[in-house]
Amino acid sequence: MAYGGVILSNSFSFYQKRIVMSSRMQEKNGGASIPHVLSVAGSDSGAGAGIQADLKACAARGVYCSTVITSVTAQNTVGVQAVHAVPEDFVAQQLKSVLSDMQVDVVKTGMLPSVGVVKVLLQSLTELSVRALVVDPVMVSTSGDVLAGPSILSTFREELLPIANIVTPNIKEASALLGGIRLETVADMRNAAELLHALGPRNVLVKGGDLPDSLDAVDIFFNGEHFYELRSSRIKTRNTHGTGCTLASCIAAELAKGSPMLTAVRVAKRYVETALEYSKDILIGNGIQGPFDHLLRLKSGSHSFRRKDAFNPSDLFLYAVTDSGMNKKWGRSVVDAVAAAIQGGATIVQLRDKDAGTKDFLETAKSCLAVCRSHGVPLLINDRVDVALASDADGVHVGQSDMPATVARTLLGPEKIIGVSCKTIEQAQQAWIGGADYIGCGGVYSTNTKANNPTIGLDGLKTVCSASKLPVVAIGGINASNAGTVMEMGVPNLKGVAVVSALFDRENVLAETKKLHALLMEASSSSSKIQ
Ligand SMILES: Nc1ncnc2c1ncn2[C@@H]1O[C@H](COP(=O)(O)OP(=O)(O)O)[C@@H](O)[C@H]1O
Ligand SMILES: Cc1ncc(COP(=O)(O)O)c(N)n1
Ligand SMILES: [Mg+2]
Repeated sequence: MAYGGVILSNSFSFYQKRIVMSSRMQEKNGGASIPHVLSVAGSDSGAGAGIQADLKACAARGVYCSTVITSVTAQNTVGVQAVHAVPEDFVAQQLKSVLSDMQVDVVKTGMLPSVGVVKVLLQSLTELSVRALVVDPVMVSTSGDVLAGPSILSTFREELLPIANIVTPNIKEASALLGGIRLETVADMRNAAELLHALGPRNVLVKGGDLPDSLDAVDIFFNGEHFYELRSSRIKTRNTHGTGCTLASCIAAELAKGSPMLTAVRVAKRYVETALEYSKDILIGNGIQGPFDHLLRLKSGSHSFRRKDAFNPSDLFLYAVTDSGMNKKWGRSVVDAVAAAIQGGATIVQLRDKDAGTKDFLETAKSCLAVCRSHGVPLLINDRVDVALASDADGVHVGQSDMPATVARTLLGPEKIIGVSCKTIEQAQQAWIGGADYIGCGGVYSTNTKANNPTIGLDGLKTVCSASKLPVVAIGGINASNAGTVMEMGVPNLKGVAVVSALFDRENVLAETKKLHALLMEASSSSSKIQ
């Protein structure tokens, strides 16, 4: 058969296709090829299912995924609020753009909202050479919303299933494809798999995620000769939105890598089980069916976000540094003061207590951390790396006579934030080499909070900022009367101001923080206009 003909027919074997393709790739560009799945499916705004799940599943399996979007759904963990079908000729346009340029190994279909879209896809498939076609006959979301109506059933049965290498209906979809037969037991699933196979797909997987009264998650695989009852433990979780899309994409990804069909299905099922187990306690959205974590990274309770996500330099904008003496003087706890500062707009908090015993300091750190975490504001500990570690705070701020940044980095690991006080270009350079995330530069103005601390003034600040490879927060005697001047300079790398007395040596922390925040907003917008 000539390359480029109708190659999804049974006459052209899986392995023959592979050989033709790899030689063509070498002819074309001589470079390394990467397994490639094309997903033709609907978009899910909540990103649990559909195209978004397909992209994540392929990424997790190490396979490239291009996407042709058939429909845009307004969807979340509660359900599907609206569906907007992409015009058929635009689906055709997307197919043309991808297929005229890229070598696709496996096509995976999800939501195909109309007969017209199925026909457009069929037309492309006849002109295309791919290793396999994986059909996930998406019809009704788990929330019960219709994604493709019964009008597509006959086109599915008569035209799409006969050219599929595998079709992966859930129980409801298998029933619909078979004219509404009852499907309540594993025996019913076997029967359905056999009947569906008779429609032409080379392999059938009837998924039992929604099988009532089943302790295991049982799927039936049938290849025309043998039945396989694929079982995994049923994970107790609400986060099963998108399991079907993910399973089909993972099968497609494994096929694209060259796996035989049964292996691909087994790997995919194991992957879904692992991802559900990992994600069982994750909380995203308020509905009954949440998404899960394809990349196994978001586990709740663990704060080990990747380092590049841990620190955002814009968090330095309004940096509140506590002082226990001042808060005591005004008759409030440090935790209450921190809560008020955050409410007023503080974007990062540093807990600074030069006198407290270790036990008390740790307790305060833990209480402040709870407040900060609930508002998504990072908490740093002044000087005390041990307290930062013990409380699991977000990082430390160290001075020139404290632990060097490089030692703190070794102790705290790559995830935590480290700030260093610097007055000179050399110190700023050293902080950068030592693995710090930002520098605090000052004292800009003289202050009562630090005795014998020479000031560097606005010129000194400018000099260090211009040479620094790290973001800078200005510190020292900054208050409502001079913060505007500091920020309006618009010097490079200066991200914000750190304040102690201007917030905490005042009666009303909330009002003072609000005032300063408003002032900084105004100053930074006018400095960006000047630049
Ligand atoms: N709670 C669960 N624990 C383990 N596997 C599950 C669970 N729910 C679904 N699965 C598996 O996820 C895959 C998708 O199944 P299913 O939910 O039936 O499809 P769909 O999402 O299309 O309705 C199947 O392999 C199924 O066995
Ligand atoms: C765009 C789109 N495609 C597919 C599904 C099915 O996923 P599920 O059965 O997990 O709701 C969905 N809800 N949305
Ligand atoms: Mg499901």
